[in-house]
Amino acid sequence: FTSEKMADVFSYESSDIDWCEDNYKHSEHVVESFNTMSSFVFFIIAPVMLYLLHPYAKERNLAVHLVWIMMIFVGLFSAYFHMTLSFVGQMLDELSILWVLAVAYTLWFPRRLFPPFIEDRATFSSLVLGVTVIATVSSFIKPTANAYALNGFGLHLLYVLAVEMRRCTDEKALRLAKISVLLWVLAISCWISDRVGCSIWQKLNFCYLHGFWHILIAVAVAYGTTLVAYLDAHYEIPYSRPGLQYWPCNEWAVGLPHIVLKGTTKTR
Ligand SMILES: CCCCCCCC/C=C\CCCCCCCC(=O)N[C@@H](CO)[C@H](O)/C=C/CCCCCCCCCCCCC
Ligand SMILES: [Ca+2]
Ligand SMILES: [Zn+2]
Repeated sequence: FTSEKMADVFSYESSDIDWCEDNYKHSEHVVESFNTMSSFVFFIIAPVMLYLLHPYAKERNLAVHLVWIMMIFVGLFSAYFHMTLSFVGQMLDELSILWVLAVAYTLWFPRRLFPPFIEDRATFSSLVLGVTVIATVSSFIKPTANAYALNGFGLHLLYVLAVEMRRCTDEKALRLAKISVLLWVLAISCWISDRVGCSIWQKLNFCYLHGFWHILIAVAVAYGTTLVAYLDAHYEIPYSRPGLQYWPCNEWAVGLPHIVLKGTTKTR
């Protein structure tokens, strides 16, 4: 009996969620092929970001790399989820996002905005860990609500960013923030539209919005992590004199943003 149940959660379409894209259009083994393929964008961006953030990570804390290493798993689980639409795929996809968010919070949440009863980052990290463990356990109670809860955490992140940017006068950082938020707005519009407007998209014969969300959110997170890392470098390692540049075209500020450290050594 239990082993039957075990097999169930792995089986194709055992998840309650089914995205707008037509199922089994190109293969009987892949439920949603465009959604599966577009999940691989995380594999392309993650190694580039690990490389671009390395000088900052080395100076600040190598744990920074956890974010983009875990994003590789987000991509992997996302591809598995859209390939099978299985319950296990859904949970792996959602829980991996939850844990990346948790790591991002512990690393980068601005000290200034810690709740009053918290004195240092270590205590703050335990608080985030506690909340994340509770969220992980609760995610099994009503799995259909998980994705919305995650977007709620995403909104809180945006709120924190807005509070941070209000006292920022650095033109380059402000520009980066505007582009990140714009990308996020585009991404979330695709996600919501795929969820609630599917009948319209089916009439238009265009059911690929969730796949576009994958691509847009991956780029938004690349911009967002660079911005947050840049602000964090100002507060936590000011002697490194952080600057922002774009690769491949710095003059026009086009491409992937990254941090350059103009003065690296602590002593001196
Ligand atoms: C202020 C920026 C700080 C940077 C830290 C960012 C940490 C982001 C962590 C994870 C985001 C990855 C989201 C990828 C999802 C791809 C998989 C997917 O499509 N899953 C869906 C099912 O297929 C699932 O329904 C998705 C649920 C929604 C997840 C919402 C995540 C919120 C992300 C917030 C990103 C902020 C970007 C900030 C730019 C200003
Ligand atoms: Ca579908
Ligand atoms: Zn997805």
